[in-house]
Amino acid sequence: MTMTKVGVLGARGKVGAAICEAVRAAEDMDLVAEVDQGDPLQMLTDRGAEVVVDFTHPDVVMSNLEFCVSHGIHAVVGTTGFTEERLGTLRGWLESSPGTGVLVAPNFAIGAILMMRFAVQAARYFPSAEIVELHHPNKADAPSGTAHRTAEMMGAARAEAGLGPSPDATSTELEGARGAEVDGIRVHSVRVTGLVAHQEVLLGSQGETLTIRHDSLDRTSFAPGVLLGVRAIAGAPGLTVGLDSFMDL
Ligand SMILES: NC(=O)C1=CN([C@@H]2O[C@H](COP(=O)(O)OP(=O)(O)OC[C@H]3O[C@@H](n4cnc5c(N)ncnc54)[C@H](OP(=O)(O)O)[C@@H]3O)[C@@H](O)[C@H]2O)C=CC1
Ligand SMILES: O=C(O)C1=N[C@H](C(=O)O)C[C@H](O)C1
Repeated sequence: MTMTKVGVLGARGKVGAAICEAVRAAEDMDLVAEVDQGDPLQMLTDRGAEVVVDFTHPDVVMSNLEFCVSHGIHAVVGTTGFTEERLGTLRGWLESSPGTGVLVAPNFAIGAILMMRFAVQAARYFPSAEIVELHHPNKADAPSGTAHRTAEMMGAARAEAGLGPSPDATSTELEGARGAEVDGIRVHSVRVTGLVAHQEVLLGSQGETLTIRHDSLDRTSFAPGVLLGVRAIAGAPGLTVGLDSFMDL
């Protein structure tokens, strides 16, 4: 069996630790480098990492990826904060490193990917649509990368179907009471101790509502998707956004 040499960035973090455990348990992978804050990225090249998994912080992920791509190391990225501008920069780096693949996915939980897919399928049929994402209070960003991406994809589906803005007669409000707007969809971010990662997509039409909810109850929920990405990325040069590209949906 061919063994893939894997390095994990953010190895001592909440998700990184779960990924290290999953890579250690995978029969076809060797965990060669566990890198965290303060460790040199050189550990990845010194130890021959072929694929790097990044669960660090939006402020550092781009410099990590610049290092990986410039050294021809494939990357599977869970860290959030990817704007179109960042994706463009990444595409530019990848053009100078043909054969190298990077997967950026806002959520690696299989159920979350399906939740997003179902939400996009449903979006065209409901005049009202809002998203509530609920997370642990140590989360660095709001809204979550998952909610942001869901809203973008639902907004595109609504526009394609010719739907206008969600009906909303609110005229006076406290700032923030109606959440943030992403591509016409209101997104509400909740931070509560005890939660892990959860999202509800609420859709409404005359006389009916549809609620699509996903719950990550444990960070091991991200591991199977990450391992799938690690196995697929060497065969997918360039930039891939979303794990669904590697799933038979
Ligand atoms: N796509 C997905 O499925 C998921 C994505 N995420 C995202 O992953 C990211 C990490 O989440 P989480 O594990 O909860 O966060 P944590 O803060 O628990 O973990 C991040 C880890 O990265 C370390 N770190 C910071 N800077 C560097 C660096 N330059 N090099 C290496 N390590 C570094 C941190 O160290 P220190 O604490 O000392 O700063 C910490 O140990 C977030 O962006 C989150 O939104 C989370 C869950 C699922
Ligand atoms: O920070 C987290 O915890 C999570 N981050 C990702 C996001 O922002 O969407 C994925 C998941 O929601 C957990």
